[in-house]
Amino acid sequence: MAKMAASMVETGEDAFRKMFKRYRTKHPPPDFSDVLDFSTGKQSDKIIPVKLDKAAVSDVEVTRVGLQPVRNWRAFSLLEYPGFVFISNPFQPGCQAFWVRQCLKTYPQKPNVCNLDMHMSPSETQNIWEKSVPVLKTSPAVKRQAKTLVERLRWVTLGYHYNWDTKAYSADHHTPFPPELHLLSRHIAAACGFPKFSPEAGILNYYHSDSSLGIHVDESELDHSHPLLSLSFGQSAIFLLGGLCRQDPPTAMYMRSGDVMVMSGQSRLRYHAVPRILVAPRGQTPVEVEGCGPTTALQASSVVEPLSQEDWAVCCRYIQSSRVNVTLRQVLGPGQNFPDSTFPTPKTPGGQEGENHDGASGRDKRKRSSVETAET
Ligand SMILES: O=C(O)CCC(=O)C(=O)O
Ligand SMILES: [Fe+2]
Repeated sequence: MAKMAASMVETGEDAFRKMFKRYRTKHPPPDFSDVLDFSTGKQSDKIIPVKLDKAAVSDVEVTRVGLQPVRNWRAFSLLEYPGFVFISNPFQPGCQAFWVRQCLKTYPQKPNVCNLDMHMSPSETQNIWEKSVPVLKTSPAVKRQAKTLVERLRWVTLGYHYNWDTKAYSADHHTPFPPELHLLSRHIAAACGFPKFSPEAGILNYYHSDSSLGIHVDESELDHSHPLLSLSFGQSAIFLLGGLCRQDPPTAMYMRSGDVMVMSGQSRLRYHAVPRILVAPRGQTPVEVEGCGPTTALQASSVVEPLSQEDWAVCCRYIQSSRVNVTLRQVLGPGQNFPDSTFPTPKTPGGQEGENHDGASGRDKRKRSSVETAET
C-alpha cells in the first residue's frame, strides 16, 4: 500500500521535495522501478530519440577529445521536455579515465578555486593531488582517521568563478578556462545544434556515497539562450529533472559514468536535483572495467593522453565510491558585459530556492559547498 502511494505521480507544492526524500531514503530502500534508464534502451513512452548534427564535428575532431564519432552517439529527449538532451556515454572506451584525472588532479590546481580555499591558506591548498597521493596509494585495509585533500574536495570552479555567497559571476574573478575541456564541450554542444557555444564557467561537484545536491535552477548566467552541459564520471546517481515551477513533479533518471546531459531552450531553467549516489559493488565501475587506455591508437594531436600507473590507481580508488559532475556554462551573451554591480537581482519568484536533503537551506544559499554530504 505504502509502495503504491510512493510510486504514484504526485502534484502540488511538495511533489519535488517528496520525490527527493523518497530517493534519498536508505532504509527501506526506495522502489527504483520508475527511474528512467537511457543506457539499457528499456522502452519508456517518455523517451524519444534525438537527431544530432552528425556533420557538425568530424570523426577526427571528436576522437581527439576521447569521444566516439557522433553517428555512434545514442541521444534521447523526453516527451514534454523540449531542449533536454541525454547522451548515453558517448566516450570512447578507455578515454573517461583521462577526464577523471583532469577532475581530480588538474582542475583543483591553482588558479582554479575549490571549497578548500574557503578555509585554508593558499599554501595549504597548493598541490592537492601530490599531498594526497601517498595516502591514497596505501592499502584500503589500513584504517586512517583523516581524509586527504582530494577526498575533501566538494567543488571546483573554472573560468568565471561562481561566487556561492553572491550567487553571481563577475568580470574581476576570472582565470583561463582549461582549453581541453573547452574543446570537449564545444564539440558536444555543436553536435547538439549549438555551434556557437563557448563555455566560460565550469562547476565541478564531487559526490561521495552520502552526498546529495538540493533542488535548484541554474540561472546565475546572464544569458540563458546558451545550453548548460553536464558530464558525469564515476559512480551513478539518481537525477531528478523537474519543471519550470518549483512544484512541478520531476522525472527520475539514472546518470552513469560518461553520460552527458544538455539543458537548453525550454529546458534550460528547469528545476533539478541529485538526491542519491548509487555506489556499485566493488570492481563494477564501468570506467574501471574499461581501463585507462583508449582502445584505438591516439592521434598525435589528441588532447587525451594515457594515464601513468600511479594516476590510474589513485583515480580508480577515488571513483570506486565517488562521483564527479562537471557543468559547463556560457555566462555572457554576444557582446554582453557584466553589469557594474555584480549582485544578482532575483528573477523568477522563488527561482533560487532549493533544499538540501533535510529540506532545510537552499543549495545556492550554501556558502562553502554545492554538494551536501551527510558524512562528517
Ligand atoms: O551533479 C549533477 O548531476 C548536477 C549538477 C548541477 O546541477 C549543478 O552543478 O548545477
Ligand atoms: Fe544545476
